[in-house]
Amino acid sequence: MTRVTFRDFSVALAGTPVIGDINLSIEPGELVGLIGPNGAGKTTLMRAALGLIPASGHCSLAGLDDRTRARTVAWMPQDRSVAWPISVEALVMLGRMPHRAPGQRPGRSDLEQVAKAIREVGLAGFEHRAVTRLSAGERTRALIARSLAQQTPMIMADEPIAGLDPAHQITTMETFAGIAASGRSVLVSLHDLGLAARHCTRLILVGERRIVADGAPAAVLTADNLARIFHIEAFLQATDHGPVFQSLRVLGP
Ligand SMILES: Nc1ncnc2c1ncn2[C@@H]1O[C@H](COP(=O)(O)OP(=O)(O)OP(=O)(O)O)[C@@H](O)[C@H]1O
Repeated sequence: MTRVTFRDFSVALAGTPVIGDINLSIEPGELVGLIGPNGAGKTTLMRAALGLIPASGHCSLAGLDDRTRARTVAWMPQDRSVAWPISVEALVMLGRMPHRAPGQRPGRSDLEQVAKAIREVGLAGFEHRAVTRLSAGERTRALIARSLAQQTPMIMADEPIAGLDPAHQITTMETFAGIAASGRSVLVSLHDLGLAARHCTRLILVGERRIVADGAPAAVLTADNLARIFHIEAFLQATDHGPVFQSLRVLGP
């Protein structure tokens, strides 16, 4: 299993510092929610962690060669566009590529993993449908399935539940929680603080070009952090049904 470490990690875009001073590790078994307002640097941090954009300092993923990285971490970017009208099954099968030699045909275990991932995202029956003929939410679920089929020690997903209906948001978070419970790790950026509080084992709050808070959801979603970083007042309470979060109002300057 894989522990991901960051040491003095900083990213600048077009010469402007976006996020810096990152010193943390993500451990096997964690479902980590990366939260913060629009433009806080969540996407930038994840892309830099994967070595897709330059950064200074150390991240244990960034130096891996492409094949090793693809066997270590499944990456689901925020951009959901798929250029070619390939089938759902073919798209999800792309997640199995890092596990086969170049030119090798998919084996039984590849087919099983693909079928399982398609079932997990509720797309059974859509296997032969062109991805370009799916709804936006269905396409998102097909891309989640590709990440699941990759069967990596870690999944990193940029707003994977954005645009999903409530049932599929919950099942996706439950799937990620199950992956974490099995000793793998998941890092997801998300704006739904209620689902973040409910399902994530840990939240990392970014703002002010740095990590503002890192810990258990209740310790991160404090009234002070919500006011300072998100400019909102919210209600958060532990209940018999788990934590319940509701944004209440925007705070003035
Ligand atoms: N190619 C680029 N060149 C310069 N600045 C950029 C570039 N891409 C993004 N930025 C800026 O970097 C900052 C961080 O952007 P990023 O996409 O990482 O934010 P985010 O937290 O993922 O936001 P969101 O919640 O809106 O997805 C923003 O201020 C954005 O305007």
